Amino acid sequence: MGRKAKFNDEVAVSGPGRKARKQKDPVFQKDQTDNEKTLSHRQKKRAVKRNIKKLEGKKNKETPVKKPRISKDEIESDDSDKNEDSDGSDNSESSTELPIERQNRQLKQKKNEDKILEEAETKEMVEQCVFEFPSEEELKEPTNLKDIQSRIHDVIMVLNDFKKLRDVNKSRGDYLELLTTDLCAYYNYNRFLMSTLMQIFPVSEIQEYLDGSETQRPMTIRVNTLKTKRRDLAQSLINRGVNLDPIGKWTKIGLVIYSSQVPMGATPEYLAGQYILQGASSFLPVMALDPKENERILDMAAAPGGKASHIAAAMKNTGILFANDVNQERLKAVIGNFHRLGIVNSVICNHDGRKMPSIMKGFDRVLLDAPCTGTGVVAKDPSVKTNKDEIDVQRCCTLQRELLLAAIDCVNARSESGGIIVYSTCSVLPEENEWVVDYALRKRDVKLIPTGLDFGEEGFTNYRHHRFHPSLKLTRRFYPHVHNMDGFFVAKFKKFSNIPQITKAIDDNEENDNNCDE
Ligand SMILES: C[S@@+](CC[C@H](N)C(=O)[O-])C[C@H]1O[C@@H](n2cnc3c(N)ncnc32)[C@H](O)[C@@H]1O
Repeated sequence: MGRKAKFNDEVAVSGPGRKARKQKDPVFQKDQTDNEKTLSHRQKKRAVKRNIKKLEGKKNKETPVKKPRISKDEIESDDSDKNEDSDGSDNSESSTELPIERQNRQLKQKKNEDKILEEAETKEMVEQCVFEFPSEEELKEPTNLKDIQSRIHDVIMVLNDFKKLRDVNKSRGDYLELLTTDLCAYYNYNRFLMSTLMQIFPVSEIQEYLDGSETQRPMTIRVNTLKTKRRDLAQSLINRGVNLDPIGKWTKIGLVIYSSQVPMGATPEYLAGQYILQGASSFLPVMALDPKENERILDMAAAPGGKASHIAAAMKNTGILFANDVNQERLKAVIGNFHRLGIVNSVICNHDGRKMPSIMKGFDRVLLDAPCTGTGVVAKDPSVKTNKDEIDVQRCCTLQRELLLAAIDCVNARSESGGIIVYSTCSVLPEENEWVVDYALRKRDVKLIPTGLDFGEEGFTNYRHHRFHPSLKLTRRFYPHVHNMDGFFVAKFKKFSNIPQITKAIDDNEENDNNCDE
C-alpha cells in the first residue's frame, strides 16, 4: 500500500552467549555510543545538556575564571583577546563575562540547541509518516477495506498539510481524485454523490460526516400534547421498562428511547395516541413554522403526517389544517395517524402541490417539507448512496422550486398573525436547499427571517462558484456528526405582497435559474 516501509537495519540482539559472557565488555568511546543509539526526545535533550555541561567543564578547567582586572593595560589586553576570537565561543569570553551574561549566553545556546533538536525530530517524524502516492500498477490492484481506510487517513493527512507532505510530482487534484475513489469504495457511494459531498464538507470533516451518516440515530418520540403531558407519558413508559430521557433542552415534547422491553410502536400509550415515533430533525420545521391557534394552515406535502400532526397539536385542534399530498397511497397513513392522535381540525386532501394556488389560497402559514433526494438520511435508507445521480438532483431541484413558489402563492401576505412559509428538506445538498431558496427570493416578494431554532449551522451564501443572497445565513443546516440527528435543512420566509412579482424575475440574475447542477 501507500505507506513507505521503514525497515530497521538493526537485527534484534539476543542475550550474550556463554563465551561472550566471559569476555570483557568492549570499550567504546562514550560519544560514539551515544551517537549510534536511537534516543528518545528526552534522552536526546539530556544528552545535549550533558554535552553542554561537559563543554563548560572543559572550558572551566582549561581557562580558570580570572578575577576582574582593574588596570588599564589589562583591560586593553582583554579587548585584543576579544577581537581575535570574534566567534564568541572562546574561553577568554567566559573569563570576562559577568555571571548574568554567562547565564544569558547559556540560555541562548540551550534554546538554539533545543530548536535544532526539535527541527531534526519533526523532520524525522515527517519522513517516517510520508505517504507514498501509489503507482499506476498499485492503483489497479484490488485492495482490502482496511488498506483503503488507512490510505484515506494518509491522504487526508497529506491534504491537510499539503506543502509539507505532498509528493512534488502529484497535484492536489491527484490526491483528491484518489481520496474520492477510496471514500466511494469504503463507504459505498457513487462518485457523483461523493464528489458533491466533498464540495460541501472540507477534507478535514468529510470522514466525520460520512461516519455520522452511517450511524443509526437514536429512537425518538414526540409526545402528543392533545392527549397527555411529557412527564405523565414518561412515567407510564418507565413503568413498562422503557429507558428514556428528554431529547434536549430545545424541545419540551420529545423523548429519546435508549432501550425498551416492549415494541415502542405497540404499547397501550402508542395505541391510545399519546405519542408518535418521530426523528428529532422532524420537530424542527414545525418549530420554525410556529403555528398559532385558530389559524388557517397548509401542509403542502404531508404524508405520512408526522409534521402535520405536530402542527395540529400546536394549533390545539383549533383553526383549520389542510394536510395535502400528491400520493394517495401515502395519504392513508395520514388518515390512520390523525385518527389515532385525535386530530379533529384537519382536512386531508390529494392535489399536486404545484396546483394548490389555483385551488385554494389565503393561508396564514404554509409548510413545504419538500420531496428530496434524502441525502441526509442515508442511515435509514442506504440505497440513496448509490441510487441518486445528477438527474435525480436536477429533477428534485426543479420540482422543489415549483412547489416553493406555489407554497408562497398560497400564503396571504396580509395575514394578521402569519404570512409565513417554511421550506425544509432531509437533504444536505445545496442544490435542493440554498439554491431553491435563493431562486424563490428572486421570484417572489418574500424575505428570509430567523427560523427561531437556536442551534444548527448557518446556510451557505457561497457554494462552488455560486453566490447566494446574504440572508441565506438565516437558514439552518443540521448534520448527523454535529447534531446527532438526520441531515436536514430549514428556511423560514415572510411574505410581503400578494401581487405577483412579474418584473422581479426579469430583473434579477437569471444565471442561477438554469440547471441546478451546472
Ligand atoms: C418528505 S415527504 C413529506 C413528509 C411529511 N411532511 C411528514 O412529516 O410526514 C415528501 C412528500 O412529498 C410528496 N410529494 C411529492 N411530490 C408532490 C407534489 N407535487 N405535490 C404534493 N406533494 C408531493 C410525497 O408524496 C411525499 O409524501
